[in-house]
Amino acid sequence: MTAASPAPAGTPGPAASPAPAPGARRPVYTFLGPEGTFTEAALLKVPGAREAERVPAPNVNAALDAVRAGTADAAMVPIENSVEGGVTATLDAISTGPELRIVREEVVPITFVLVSRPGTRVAEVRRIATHGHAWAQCRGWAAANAPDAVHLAASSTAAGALALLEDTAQPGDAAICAPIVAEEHPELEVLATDIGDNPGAVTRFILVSRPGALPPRTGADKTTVAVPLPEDRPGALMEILEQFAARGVNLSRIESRPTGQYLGHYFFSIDVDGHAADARVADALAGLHRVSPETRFLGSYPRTDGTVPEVAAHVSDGAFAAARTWVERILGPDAG
Ligand SMILES: O=C(O)C(=O)Cc1ccccc1
Repeated sequence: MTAASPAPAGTPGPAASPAPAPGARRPVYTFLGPEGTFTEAALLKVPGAREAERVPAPNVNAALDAVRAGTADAAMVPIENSVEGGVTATLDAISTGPELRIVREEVVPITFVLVSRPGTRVAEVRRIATHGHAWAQCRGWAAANAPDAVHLAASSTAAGALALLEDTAQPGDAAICAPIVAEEHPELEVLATDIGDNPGAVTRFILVSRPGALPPRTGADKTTVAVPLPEDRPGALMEILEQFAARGVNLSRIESRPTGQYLGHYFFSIDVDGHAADARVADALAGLHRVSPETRFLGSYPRTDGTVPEVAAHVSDGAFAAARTWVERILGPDAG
């Protein structure tokens, strides 16, 4: 891993060209590190990422700031988990500050192992270092098998595991991480495998780059927005939701987050089925901008599951085009 130099202005983002042309600069991807995180596993699923320069970041903010500063072309970060829900560090960081765009998503199945320095027994474990989302998925197992253990927050699963190899580690320390970390570090002993409480748990990750050309519409797309709730307006949330409902746009995720400005000020982080190039989604985005002018468009990108939404005839692209033609005919050629 090397420190990345700023990407030249105007360099096509990784979304635009995952495989660089011969002789072209290799794209630089950063990710929530260190090596061995689930986020790195998500990044390695991106075509071309194995050949690209990959730079681990100590936390989500650092990864996103590297993209903003131009030292990385794109960042892979976790956004939501099927058990624990949204990764608030990511939801907040992409929704504020200089604008970023989601250009791709990856969904990774998650299995956890418990590791320690050799010679520790599970019942002797007193502290378990791991990422908060990993702890949330293993706390039932920990309560049953290591009842005296407390959670020690780590910036990532791999960071928690690698800290066991430092001089600061104490007897009774263990960590929850991905199996690959133990495979790469034989100095760590695996005390238990498959310790997640929810078989089938998955985490969704997003690849984020600077604003540029949108990934093309595939027909199976997702669009993400951050919508501040207009203040002191009864029914404001209903007005926001109406923009989608009236245009037959399905929501696949909605979470409220504090803006951080003052108590009681919220924005909604929302994923919808469809691409900004779909007439019904474009029309809903325009409606959102009217209702909440600080609405932030965070990207349209292909869905990993390839699910194509059913679109009712009255909200198809053709229906919107016909409606526009009808209105234009009413206004006539001289309408200002
Ligand atoms: O810490 C990691 O390995 C991550 O990539 C973040 C995370 C933590 C727990 C579940 C999924 C992703």
